[in-house]
Amino acid sequence: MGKHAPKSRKVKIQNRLSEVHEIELLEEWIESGKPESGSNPLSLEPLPHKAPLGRLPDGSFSRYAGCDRFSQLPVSKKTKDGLTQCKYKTMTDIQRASLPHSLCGRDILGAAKTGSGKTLAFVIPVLEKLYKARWGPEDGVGCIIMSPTRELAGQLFEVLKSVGKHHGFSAGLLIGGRKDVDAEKEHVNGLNILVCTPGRLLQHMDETPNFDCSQLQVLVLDEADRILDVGFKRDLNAIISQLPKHRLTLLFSATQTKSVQDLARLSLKDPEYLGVHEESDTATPNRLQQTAMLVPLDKKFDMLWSFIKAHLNSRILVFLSSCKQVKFVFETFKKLRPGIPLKCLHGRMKQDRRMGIYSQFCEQRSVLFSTDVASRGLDFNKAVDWVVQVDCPEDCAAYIHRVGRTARYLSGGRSVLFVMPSEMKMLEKLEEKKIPLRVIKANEKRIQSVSDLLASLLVKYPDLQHLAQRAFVTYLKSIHKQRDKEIFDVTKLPIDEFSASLGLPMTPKIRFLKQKLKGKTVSEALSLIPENTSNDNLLEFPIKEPEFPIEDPDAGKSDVEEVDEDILLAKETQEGGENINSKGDDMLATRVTKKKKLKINVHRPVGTRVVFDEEGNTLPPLARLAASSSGADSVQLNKEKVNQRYAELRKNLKVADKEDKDLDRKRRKEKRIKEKMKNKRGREEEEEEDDELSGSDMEISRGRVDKKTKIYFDSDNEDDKRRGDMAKMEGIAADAISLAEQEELALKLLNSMHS
Ligand SMILES: Nc1ncnc2c1ncn2[C@@H]1O[C@H](COP(=O)(O)OP(=O)(O)OP(=O)(O)O)[C@@H](O)[C@H]1O
Repeated sequence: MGKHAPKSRKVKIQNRLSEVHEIELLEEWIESGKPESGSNPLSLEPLPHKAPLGRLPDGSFSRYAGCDRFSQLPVSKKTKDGLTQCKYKTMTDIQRASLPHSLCGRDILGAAKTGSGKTLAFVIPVLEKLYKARWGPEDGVGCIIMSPTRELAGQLFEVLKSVGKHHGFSAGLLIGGRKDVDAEKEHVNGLNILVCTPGRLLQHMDETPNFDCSQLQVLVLDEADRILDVGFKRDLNAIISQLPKHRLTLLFSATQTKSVQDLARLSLKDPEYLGVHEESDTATPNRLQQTAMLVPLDKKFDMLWSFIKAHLNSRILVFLSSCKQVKFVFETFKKLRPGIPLKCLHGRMKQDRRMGIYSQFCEQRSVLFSTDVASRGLDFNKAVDWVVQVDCPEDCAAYIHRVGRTARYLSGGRSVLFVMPSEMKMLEKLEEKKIPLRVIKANEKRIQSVSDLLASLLVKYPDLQHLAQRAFVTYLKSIHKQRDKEIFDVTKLPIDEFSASLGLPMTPKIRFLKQKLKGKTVSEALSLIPENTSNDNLLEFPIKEPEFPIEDPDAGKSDVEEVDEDILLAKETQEGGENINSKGDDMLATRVTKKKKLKINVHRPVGTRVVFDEEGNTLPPLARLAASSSGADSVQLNKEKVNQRYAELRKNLKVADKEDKDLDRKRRKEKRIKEKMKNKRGREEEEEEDDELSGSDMEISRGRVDKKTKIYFDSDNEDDKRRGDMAKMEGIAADAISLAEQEELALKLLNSMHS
């Protein structure tokens, strides 16, 4: 890490000898004062500042457990020099608690509030472990530090470089999104410390010839709970399987995992759990002032705009739920010129730009719109004044990390969470987690509406309209995909109002919502729609094939239109549930989804009209006709002629039927191909949207959310099944001639006989 001038051989030998001496001394010092396993050194009195350090005149060593200054720790001069140059003198709580344990080689599970100095709590033991092992260039990879995001990895790398500048280790930053992977492959085998995202590390494990981590001494997971989360599961398991079990493992996070399973996966040996702020009244930094505001979905942009306009001299970090949301707000607000520089950060941006934006935001007052890619670990020079959560975080942990971008170390900060009426449960959950939130009311007089301005922008810039549509869909999708259904319920959202608030003239189609309702009965689907939902919010859903009544008085009536499987759900349903009153033709303009015509299948067995003779016996239609005709006109049917005619007609019918069936098969095939293409397009769009969501909060080159683990709605199967059912019914209907056809046939027959 440090650059040294060429040294003479003699100097080198002397240096080596003094290093060997220092290491021996450090090891004795560490051994002499090991803290009790399971103890928290924070409970010990700090050492007086002027107390002698290291080996004492009586041969014993000064106490290091409980001390509060870096200078009092048994660490190398090189590390101490690095710390001093970075102006680190006094330890933070997590550093005081964990360093005495980690320096003596114990695995650590460290939990402390955001901004409390966890980075140094693992950087120091990493340097010391390799130093004491006299690790050199020829020894290969001695330490891996993993981070869930590229920006955080970059930040950790900077800390490592500055604190470790006097050491001679080689270190490399291995993150996705960089073009120079081939150059990286050439050098990676010579690196001692890898700071990386899981995806890129695994890529090297898979692709770089002779890449070897079998001698690894230290493994660090920063934001450990995130890396152990399902999104990284496959990559992490593959990485762990290639690492030696005997090593020092350090896990840190503000929201630490205690899952035995997770710890077993990492083969942790009796780790020291150091949760230094567990006794604290709050789970968030004390200098952080947190507020929440009730903001309906369709008022969020008005509120955000007004907030920005009211804080033009601040550095504001705004969290939104998807890349498209971020892009939309950034692009539109930029055009509206609020009077403060605007920036955006999300997982689908090029890495160089991401890094550039990150450093620019550290430098000047501005507003940074971001996905959760910026929610964890980032330090932003301790200079964020406000964290604004426009979209609700997925859980309390996400909330803690987001607000933790402000009020870092000793500085103060403020945060505001926009909660929608349907998300009020979130406030209870945050309170349970010891997060002190003050619920405030917005000053109505100061709220400026932007919806109209957005609408005009969308007219002027068609690209923005497309972006608005995607933002709309990805936002709803992000809500739909949230795990906590107590808080996130997409059916409770004022969808049309939201669409209008984005400036959209019409509510875009929402395919996944349609799928959500697929297979539900009418009443189930209706129960999913909130009481106060306007008709305009009604969602399309596929009708279940009705059970046919024995007697259908309306069968064959001309007002029943041609078949289709989908039908628009309206509020009023007729008896039996299958006939939907399509009252709202006037709703068409604002429908969520394209309205399909109400149609029925003329081939379906629509019920048989039952006719009785004078004695109460049932009569087939032909017989009825014949009987009535005979009654009226005294015409006797010639049985032979009738049979002959019947046979002829049957033959003709068979031919016509075959032609019909062929035509129908062809039509069905075309429809299937069309649907397949539509589904494929839909899936591609969905995957893109998933990327937008997942890309929002983690490394995506290899460490992307494992798509295979996602549950997709099996729409093809559903459709196939329904089509199968339809085909079966149509088969039956084709064999049995309908009542109307029978009547027509009989009339023709009678006429032909008279003529
Ligand atoms: N002992 C110390 N003395 C002075 N400043 C410190 C000390 N330790 C850390 N800091 C500073 O505190 C800030 C926060 O540290 P760090 O980023 O390590 O926090 P963290 O606990 O990892 O936060 P997060 O949970 O958000 O990742 C940094 O700017 C860092 O330089």
